[in-house]
Amino acid sequence: MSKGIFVTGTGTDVGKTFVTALITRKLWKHGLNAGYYKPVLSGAQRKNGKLIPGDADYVCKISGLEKDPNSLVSYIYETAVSPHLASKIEQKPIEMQKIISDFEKIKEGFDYITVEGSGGIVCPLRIDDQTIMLSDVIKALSLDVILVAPAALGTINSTVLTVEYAKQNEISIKGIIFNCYERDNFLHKDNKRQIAYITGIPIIACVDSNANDMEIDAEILEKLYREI
Ligand SMILES: Nc1ncnc2c1ncn2[C@@H]1O[C@H](COP(=O)(O)OP(=O)(O)OP(=O)(O)O)[C@@H](O)[C@H]1O
Ligand SMILES: C[C@H](N)[C@H](N)CCCCCC(=O)O
Ligand SMILES: [Mg+2]
Repeated sequence: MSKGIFVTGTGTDVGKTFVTALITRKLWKHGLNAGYYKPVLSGAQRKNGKLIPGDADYVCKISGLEKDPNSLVSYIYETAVSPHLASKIEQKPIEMQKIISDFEKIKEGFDYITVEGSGGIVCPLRIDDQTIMLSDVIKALSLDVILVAPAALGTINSTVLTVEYAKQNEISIKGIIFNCYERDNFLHKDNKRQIAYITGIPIIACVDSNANDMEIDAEILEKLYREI
């Protein structure tokens, strides 16, 4: 049976793709046949008339995953707005059943799969009589979560709110990864300490700006994929 983890963030552009690529590569180095899946991607660039699934493309390049990036994304929209709005504008509604069946199919080919959300945990995929929030997807795919948070000022509020929302929705966050972490920055160091204290969730890694590797304890990494 394949296992996986859902990578969410405190919001959009916080480095989910950047960090997921490093995690996926780490897992490969650890001897796992690791894959990637992104249910919904909005804000895709168009090249020669075709939409490019940028996040999947990036993860494949960095991790060495040899797959057609298009096969790793269920819904791609050009409009760079929330998926609920992009899907409305482009008249391609998001169906939970398609996400579930694509995920089941894709994960069959891997030992372990990293799944990247869009935006943060409350990102809406559709708002109507069949409303889907990103948290519903996490639950439907039965995945535990890694939360990517910026190390910078403002992160205490957004990280704690995300953790509280996850708790309320019975979603288990296995660890927090701090992105763009400056090791000598007193504020970043304090944010790390206080967030771990307030939430009770471990900060499992800190990723430097422009990092091409992620320091993560082998024991933590193993625990992550063994426990799931
Ligand atoms: N540690 C880092 N060092 C340098 N650049 C970074 C780092 N993390 C993220 N970035 C850059 O910041 C931008 C946003 O990051 P990224 O695309 O990973 O965000 P995201 O959370 O995946 O966004 P989305 O919600 O659109 O999926 C990208 O240009 C990315 O290359
Ligand atoms: C276009 C962007 N880069 C992301 N793909 C989508 C972000 C959705 C955010 C929704 C919200 O929280 O307001
Ligand atoms: Mg991304």
